[in-house]
Amino acid sequence: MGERCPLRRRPAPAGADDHALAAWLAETAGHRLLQVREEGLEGRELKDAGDRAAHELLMELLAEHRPGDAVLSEEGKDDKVRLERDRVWIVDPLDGTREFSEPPREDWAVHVALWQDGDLTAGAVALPAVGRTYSTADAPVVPPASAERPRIAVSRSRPPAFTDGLVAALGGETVAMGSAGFKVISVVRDVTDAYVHAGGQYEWDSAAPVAVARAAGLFTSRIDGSPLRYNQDDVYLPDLIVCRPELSEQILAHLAEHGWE
Ligand SMILES: Nc1ncnc2c1ncn2[C@@H]1O[C@H](COP(=O)(O)O)[C@@H](OP(=O)(O)O)[C@H]1O
Ligand SMILES: [Mg+2]
Repeated sequence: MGERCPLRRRPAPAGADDHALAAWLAETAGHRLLQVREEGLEGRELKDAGDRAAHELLMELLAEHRPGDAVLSEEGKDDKVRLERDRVWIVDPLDGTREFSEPPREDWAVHVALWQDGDLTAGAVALPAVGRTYSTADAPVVPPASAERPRIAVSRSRPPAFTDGLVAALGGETVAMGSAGFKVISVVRDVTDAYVHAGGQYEWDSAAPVAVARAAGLFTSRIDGSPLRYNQDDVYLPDLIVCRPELSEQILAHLAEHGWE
């Protein structure tokens, strides 16, 4: 399962493989974000300080530990050299920026994923305010569902309109929260059973969470059932489904019939 965040920043694990490095990077940036949250800033200033501090730290650490690799970050310029590389780190230094700026909310995350030769191969999602990091270094085990009715995680600030119909069809309930990573990990943690999103998102919002979800044995796809593809020229990746495998058929069938616009 996830690792407890230590109180003090831990040094890079010696000779770390990509999985362990992803976990350490996400945890380390999360530690930095907890410090930024203590600096007395509010609102826009806090959001900007968090985005910037986590991005700069991740860029510095990736340049130190994986100097030959390309990086795609939400907060950086998109260097298209990544399209010619076989190793690309896809990072969202602070996912759920809005919730980060509303302490003591816990629903924000740091995402670090590695794309290699066509697909995601490693990933980590740190939930700094919860004190846990979930990663492919130590694939999480999803507990059996603790609820009888499926719980569907949706965006707190922009829940897609189609989710009411989907939830009614499943006989379930919606659970609103911030951050794409926090919502994906809510499925891993058995806080919810599915996360369904459409209407807008980018590769960095889902890459690391999807890598962890796949390692945990969850179902992941685009909302039309097609595969999620990363390190594309256009990094807009507007929709996804992450769910317990036993729910995927019903969710996809409902959406195919009723649409998601
Ligand atoms: N319609 C949309 N268009 C673009 N990005 C979206 C979006 N809906 C959600 N996102 C992004 O997905 C992440 C989770 O959103 P939400 O909390 O609403 O579920 C946020 O990332 P950031 O916080 O990294 O910007 C948010 O910007
Ligand atoms: Mg994001």
